[in-house]
Amino acid sequence: MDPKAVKSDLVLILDFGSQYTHLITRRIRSLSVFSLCISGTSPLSSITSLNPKVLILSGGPHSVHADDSPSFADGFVEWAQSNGVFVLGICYGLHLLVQRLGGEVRVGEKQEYGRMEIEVEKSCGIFGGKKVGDRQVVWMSHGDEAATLPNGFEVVARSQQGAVAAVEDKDRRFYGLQYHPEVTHSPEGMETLRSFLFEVCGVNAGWKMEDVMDEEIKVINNMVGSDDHVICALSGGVDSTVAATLVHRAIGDRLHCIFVDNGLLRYKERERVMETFERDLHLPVTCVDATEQFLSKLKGVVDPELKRKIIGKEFICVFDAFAKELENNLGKKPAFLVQGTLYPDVIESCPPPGTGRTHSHTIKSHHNVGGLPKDMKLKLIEPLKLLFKDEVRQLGRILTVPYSFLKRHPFPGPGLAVRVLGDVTEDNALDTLRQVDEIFIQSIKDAGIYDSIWQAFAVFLPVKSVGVQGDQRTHSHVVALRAVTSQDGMTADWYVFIALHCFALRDWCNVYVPHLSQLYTVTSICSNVSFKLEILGRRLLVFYSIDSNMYHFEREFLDDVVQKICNNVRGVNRVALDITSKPPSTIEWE
Ligand SMILES: Nc1ncnc2c1ncn2[C@@H]1O[C@H](COP(=O)(O)OP(=O)(O)OP(=O)(O)O)[C@@H](O)[C@H]1O
Repeated sequence: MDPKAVKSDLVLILDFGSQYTHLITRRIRSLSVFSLCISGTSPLSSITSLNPKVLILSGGPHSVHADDSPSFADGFVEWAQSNGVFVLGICYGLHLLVQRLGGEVRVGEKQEYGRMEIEVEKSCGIFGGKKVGDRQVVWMSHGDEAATLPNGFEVVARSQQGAVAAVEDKDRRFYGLQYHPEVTHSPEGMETLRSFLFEVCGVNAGWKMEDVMDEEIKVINNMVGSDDHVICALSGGVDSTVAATLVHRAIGDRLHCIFVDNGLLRYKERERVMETFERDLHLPVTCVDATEQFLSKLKGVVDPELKRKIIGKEFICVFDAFAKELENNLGKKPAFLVQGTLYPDVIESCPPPGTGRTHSHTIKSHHNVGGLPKDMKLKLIEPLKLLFKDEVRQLGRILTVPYSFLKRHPFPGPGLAVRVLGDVTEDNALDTLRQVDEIFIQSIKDAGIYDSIWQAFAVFLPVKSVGVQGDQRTHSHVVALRAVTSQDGMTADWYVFIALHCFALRDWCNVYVPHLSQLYTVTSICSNVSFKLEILGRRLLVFYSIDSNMYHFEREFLDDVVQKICNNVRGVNRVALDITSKPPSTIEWE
């Protein structure tokens, strides 16, 4: 999609590595305003070519005093001023703005982490109708602070500790917030963003999924010649299904989809997926049965990485053969390939400065199935590459993709191969797993809890245990059940860990909090468990977050599922429940 065709002003985020940057983009889009995010150190031409109305400089883990601290391109300030562009610096973004415009940033006497009260000192559009003296709770996370403001800047709010919390230079259209308005811990933060965008900047909203669809269809039609053919590999997952449905709307049956039965699909998955593609979506899909091809290559393989590589390679062979067959039938090579690349994939391939990851503009190519053959020479159509997952679901609803597809739990590209631990071809493992998985998932659906679970599945373990069934000794297989909750497989929920009572809160904070905040930094670098601190009344709360937590089933539900599995699935006499979070484990076992 061409960002310039969107019927909304653009708010461009310059990312300096804050863990909240994507959240700013999401929040702004939820106000029906189009927002994109690019690296904070992007050349000026990348910014000017997008013609944004507003620029937001994100926070980040750096200090402006460090030698290698990232900054925006030279000429940025002059360009923003001469083009009437509004600039808002958040946290590190504010420090950058202050420093580059001639003010002074120093290490704060009292560092501010967590909830903090701020007070309005001067009425300013950014706080809507708030009056001088009005207070609000916000979420702070900074060690440095703005000590001397550049000429023309005024303080509009201060924290309860006296630090600068919000600034403006109305004439030059520069604004800054020391706190994070984008996180829910700043309860009025969303209102502040809204006031800033609409009242201060006069932004024109118009980011609607219906328009995105129309615009995308236009772009595809302009891109694909009237006798060009396009191929798309469909997994039955949300992204490829929505992408294919959209392209089909644009070019009709010149789209050729392929769905591969690699022998690693779930119970009746091939039939169910094909039925939906054909009956509900009217998509032209070729189903290729490549079971033998995949399973023969997987025979005897137990190493999960090797399994993934083999599967990736076989997918490529199947896709390649499909393209050649189309060429023979059509008398013309397919020219394009549809991929369900999403915006987080694009952002991740352009990491923010200071993360240690190198910049790369490569977009994932069937990341879980191993990449497409280079000699296919297909041009990519990536109609979802500016959308987040929830926006793809929204688009899917407009395209009437069935709800069951849109809400489907994630399923890995290598399929059941990574849910059968060990050799997938031994002991009838795949069939056993399919039956167990079906009972588990169907029971979850019957209990009406499918949508409350991020991902649920069964795992086949390559061990046997002794049991007793019908007065007989058995020596049968063990299966494990796993169900996890998560926001999106990446973000985390916070859980209170310890609550320390402070006898003299002020002393406690002055003496201990700086040390603990260092602990926070170290811990978050060392593991996927993140810690944060919060002061509530006379207590210091230490929170921790984990990517995914186990779903807590009712006891009767589990009893029922275990009974159904052991009574109906031959060769299974023991069912284990995986209660580990991510981290320390991952969602899938392999
Ligand atoms: N059985 C399959 N047949 C054809 N293509 C497949 C199959 N499995 C995966 N793919 C292709 O590989 C891509 C990546 O697979 P993966 O399971 O990682 O999906 P994804 O990126 O989450 O997207 P989706 O939501 O479409 O599944 C899919 O989008 C699809 O194009």
